[in-house]
Amino acid sequence: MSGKPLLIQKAAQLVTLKGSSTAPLRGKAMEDLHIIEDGSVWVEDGIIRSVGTDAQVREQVGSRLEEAEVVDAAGRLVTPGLVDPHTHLVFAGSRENEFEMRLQGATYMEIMEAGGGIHATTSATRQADEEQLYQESRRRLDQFLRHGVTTVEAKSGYGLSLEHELKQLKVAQKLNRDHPVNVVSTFMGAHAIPAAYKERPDEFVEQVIREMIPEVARRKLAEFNDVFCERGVFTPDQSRRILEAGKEYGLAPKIHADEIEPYGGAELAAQVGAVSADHLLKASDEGIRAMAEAGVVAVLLPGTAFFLMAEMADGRKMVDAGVPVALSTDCNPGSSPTISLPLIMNLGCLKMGMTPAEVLTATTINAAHAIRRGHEIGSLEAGKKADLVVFDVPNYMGLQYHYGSNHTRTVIKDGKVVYERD
Ligand SMILES: N=CN[C@@H](CCC(=O)O)C(=O)O
Ligand SMILES: [Zn+2]
Repeated sequence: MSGKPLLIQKAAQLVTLKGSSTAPLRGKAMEDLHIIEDGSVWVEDGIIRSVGTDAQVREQVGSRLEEAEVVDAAGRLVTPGLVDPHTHLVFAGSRENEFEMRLQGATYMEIMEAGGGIHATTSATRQADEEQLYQESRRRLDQFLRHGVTTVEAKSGYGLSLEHELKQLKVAQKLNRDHPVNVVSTFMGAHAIPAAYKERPDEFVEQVIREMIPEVARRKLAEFNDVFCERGVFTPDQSRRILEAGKEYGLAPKIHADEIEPYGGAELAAQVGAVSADHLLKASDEGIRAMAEAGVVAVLLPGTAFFLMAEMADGRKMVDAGVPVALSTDCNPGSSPTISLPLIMNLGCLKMGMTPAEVLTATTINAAHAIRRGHEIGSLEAGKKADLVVFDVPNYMGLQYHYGSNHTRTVIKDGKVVYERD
């Protein structure tokens, strides 16, 4: 890549999160944003070359400034591009009807057990061809970008057969190639037991292990392997087998854990060395301790608890227990139909007791570590990808204080301005 260098200048606050590339931040360190006031970033070939005060960076680049494109942050907040580490981006259709049913008293699991929920989206996704899936998902990705997100993780799991899981993963791969937002793929064939296997779930587990995982790995269509470990879906024992099988094929484990009831998911995450355990509304104290010890990132999804009208995961407790915490939309058509990571941050503060600094760490560097990208994104340091956002607020607290708004003004991806609000 070549082209003009880029200078982002005059940030009232430049949130660098310096020094966090090798491991996610925990405890008190989650509040240390390493802010530079009156900050600038110098970018060449899509990579950050220099970070400092306006005066420092200008002095370093000298006359090269004349050839540069300039983004004037003019007294605004500049942060690393936001990272969403848990989405179900690629799916067809929507489930407004279930939302109405839940408001009338039906539960998420009742709807799923009656053939709706994940099964409904699986039918719609199986019926959709690649082009339709691509277009529907691309529109969502555009929205992510407009909210300051420069990387998303995307799970399969609405195919539930080799053919349709591959279709979803191919769409995610194509989006990653075509769209400015990077898409990191996770295989989630174990998202639900398909209706046809209801009475013989172990046969489906074998299919995931023997057919799907090897083929997904052979085609290099995913980096992670995820399981919905929950009563009525996959047991801890089945989940362990699936995650261990993935490891043999180079797919790093992730897990949907302890969402509806305590089920040993957090403990299992620690035992299998999962990169992240996600949801955790009902995680046990023992499980939280085990995750802290094993360094498993807790990916918390306050939008899901909000939308399911459930009690939030205890983000405050997890941060204080030394678990590295990340936040995510969980964007999906059933339990969290939102693309707004800024809203998720608001909920992290207002409903999980996290501070404005912690939620920013949780959606940048810790989110990057939750998808094994901490070495290249999530903080503003020389050598990292130039993924940045200019927000229309003067300081990091403003993002949470003026809640419910999208403050994104300019998004820079790989050193290029890819979105600018009119
Ligand atoms: N809990 C399991 N999977 C998704 C929801 C999927 C759906 O309802 O379509 C989640 O993470 O919330
Ligand atoms: Zn999910």
